[in-house]
Amino acid sequence: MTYRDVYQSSLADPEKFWMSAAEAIDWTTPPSRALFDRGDNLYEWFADGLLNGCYNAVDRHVEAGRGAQAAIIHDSPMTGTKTTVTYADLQQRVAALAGTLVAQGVGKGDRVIIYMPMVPEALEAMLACARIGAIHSVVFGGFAANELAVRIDDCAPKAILAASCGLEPGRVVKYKPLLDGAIELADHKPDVCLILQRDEERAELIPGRDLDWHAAQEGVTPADCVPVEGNHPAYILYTSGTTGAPKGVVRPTAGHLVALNWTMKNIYNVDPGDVFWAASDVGWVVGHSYICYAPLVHGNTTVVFEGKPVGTPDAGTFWRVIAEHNVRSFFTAPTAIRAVKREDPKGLERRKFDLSGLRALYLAGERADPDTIEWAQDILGTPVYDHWWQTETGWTIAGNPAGLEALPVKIGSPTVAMPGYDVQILDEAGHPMPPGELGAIAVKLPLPPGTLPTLWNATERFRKSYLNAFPGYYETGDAGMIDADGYLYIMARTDDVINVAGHRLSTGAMEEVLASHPDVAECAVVGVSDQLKGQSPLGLVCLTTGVNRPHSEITAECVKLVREKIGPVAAFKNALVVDRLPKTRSGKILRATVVKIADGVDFKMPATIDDPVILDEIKTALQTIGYAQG
Ligand SMILES: CCC(=O)SCCNC(=O)CCNC(=O)[C@H](O)C(C)(C)COP(=O)(O)OP(=O)(O)OC[C@H]1O[C@@H](n2cnc3c(N)ncnc32)[C@H](O)[C@@H]1OP(=O)(O)O
Repeated sequence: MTYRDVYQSSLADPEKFWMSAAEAIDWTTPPSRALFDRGDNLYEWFADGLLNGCYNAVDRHVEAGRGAQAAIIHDSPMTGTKTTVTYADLQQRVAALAGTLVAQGVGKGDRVIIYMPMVPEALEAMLACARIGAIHSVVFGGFAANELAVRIDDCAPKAILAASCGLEPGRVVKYKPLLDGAIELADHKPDVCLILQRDEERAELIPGRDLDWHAAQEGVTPADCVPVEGNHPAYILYTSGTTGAPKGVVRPTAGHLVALNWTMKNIYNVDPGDVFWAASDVGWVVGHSYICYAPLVHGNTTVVFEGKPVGTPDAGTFWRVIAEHNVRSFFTAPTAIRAVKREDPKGLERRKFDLSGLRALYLAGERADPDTIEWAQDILGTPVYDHWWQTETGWTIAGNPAGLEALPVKIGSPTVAMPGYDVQILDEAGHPMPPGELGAIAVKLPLPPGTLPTLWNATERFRKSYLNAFPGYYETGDAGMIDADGYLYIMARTDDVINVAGHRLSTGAMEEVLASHPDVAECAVVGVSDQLKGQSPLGLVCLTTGVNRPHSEITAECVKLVREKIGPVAAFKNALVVDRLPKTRSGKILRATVVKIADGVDFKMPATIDDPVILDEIKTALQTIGYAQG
C-alpha cells in the first residue's frame, strides 16, 4: 500500500484503521470499538479496553523470548560509563520498584513526579508507575525549584522519584536542594520521596519523608501489572502556554501505545530488535515517546544518552554512539546538529566511524533550517527527515513515512500529514485556504489516538487553548501552508511561545518573573533569531520612575532572577533597559515588530501603532547590545 492509500483509509474509516493497529498491542480485554465521542468536541480512544503499558513495553517481550535482548543501553560520556539492561533485567527492576511504590501506598490513579537525569532508572520509574496504574509526571532537570513547585501543586503527587543530581558539562546539578526547595514552596506535600543516590553527589535524606532508592526496595514484593482502562492517563506532561502557568497535557494509556507502536515501523523504519536512539531528555515529550515507550513497546533497544552533542568529549560523540551501538534510526533536534556542525564544519569526526548501519536521521523539536539538513545529508550520506509534532500530540503530525513509503524530501517541509491527522490551513474566519496560501494550521477533530483528550484538571482551559478558535478543529498554534503535493510548511507560531534549542518556552512566564523585579515597571520578552539555538529570549524592561541605579546592575539581576525562578533551560541571558515599549493604540505590545527590528529584517510599520518614534528608540537601544544590525 502507498502512503496515500494508508492515509486516505485512516480518514475514511478511522474505526477500521485504528482497530487494526490496536491488534499489535496486548490487551487484557480488547476494546469493543476505537473511537468514543464524548460530545461537545471531546473524544477518547479504546476507552473500554483493558491493558497495561508496562506489560506491553517489557513483560510481553520477555514472555516472547526476548529476555536476553538489550532493552536499554545507557551511554554516559558524563560519567564515562556504558551499561546494558536486558528486557529480563528491566522486568525484574521495574517490578521491584513498582512493588516499592505499592508498599509506600501508591496505587492506580495516584500521581508520581519523576525528577531525574538521563539514567536507566528514569525509564524504570516511568514504567513502574505504568505497571501499577499510577500516573507519572516527569519534570525536566533544567527547571528551577519554583517550576517544580508549580507542577507539584497542579498534579498533587503522592510520591516523588528523584536523583541526587544531574550532570552538566563542568558542573554537578544538585537536584535534592531543588526538590527540597520545591516541596517547601508547594502547598501540596508528597508522602514520600525516593532518592537515587549517584556517586557524584550523595544527598542528605530527610527522615520520615525521603527513602534511599535501593534500600527501600529490599524485601518488597515485586508488583504485577495492573490492567487499566484504555482512557486511563498514563502520564501528565507539562508544557508552556501563552500565560505563565504550564499546561498539563494528559496522555491516555491505550491510544498512546497503539499510535506509538504504529510509528516505529511506518515512520522510523525499525524492526523489533533494532537499536533506536532519540538524543533528547526524558523530561520532554520526545523522551516519553521515543526514549521510553515507543521503542520498548515495539521491542527495540533504546539508547539513553547522558551527554551533549559537543564537548562530551567532542563533536564526534553522536557518531561514536551510532557506530558503537549499531543505531538504525537516529532522532535529535536541529540545534544539536547545528552545534556539531559549528564545531566540526567539515564533518571530520564523522569520518572516524563506520555508520553503515544507520538508515536515516530524524529531526524535530524546532524548525530545521535548510543548511543544517543539507550538511547532515552530506556528511551522513543517509536521508534526513524533518518531522513536526507537539507535546500535545505525542507523535508525528506531519512526517515522512519512510518505513511505509519514503517520499521525496522537500527541504523546508516536514513532508505530509500522518494517518488520522486531517491537517488544514484556515483563514481567520476558519475557512479552509487553497494550496500555497498561508494560514493557521488546524487539525479537524477528532485527533487520532495518542493525542491529548484534555488538560489535567483543566477542561475549560483545554477548550480555550485548542478548540474555541476554530470550532470542530484543534488549533496547533502554528501558521503555515500546504503545497499542491500535500506537503506541509511550518512558518511561525501564532502565539507568544518561543522555541529555544528545541525547548518550548513561554515568554509570558519570563515576563512574569521580570515584572516581579522591584525596579521593573513594565517589560516584554521576545524570541530573537539565534544561529545556534534557533531563537533566544531577549527581555526589554522599563524602569520604575525614580530608579537611577546602573542599568547593567539591574539587567544582570533580571538574568539571575529568570535563571532562579524558571531555570537554566530558559537560556535567558539578555535584558535591555528601554524608556518605552512600542504599543498599539489599544495598548498591545508590538512584540513581532520588536523581533523584526532586533533581527535586522524589513518590517511594515504597524497601522495601529501608537507612536512610531518609539521604534527608532528601540532600534538604537538594541544596537547597543549587538542587535538590529540590518
Ligand atoms: C517534537 C516535540 C518536541 O518538540 S519535544 C522537545 C524536543 N526538544 C529536545 O529534544 C531538546 C533538544 N535540545 C537539546 O537536547 C539541548 O538543547 C542541546 C542541543 C543538547 C544543547 O544542550 P545545552 O548545551 O545544555 O544547551 P541548552 O540550551 O539545552 O541548556 C541551557 C542551560 O540549561 C542547562 N541544562 C540543560 N539541561 C539541563 C538539565 N537536564 N539539568 C540541569 N541543567 C540543564 C545547560 O547546562 C545550560 O546551562 P548554562 O546556561 O550553560 O549554564
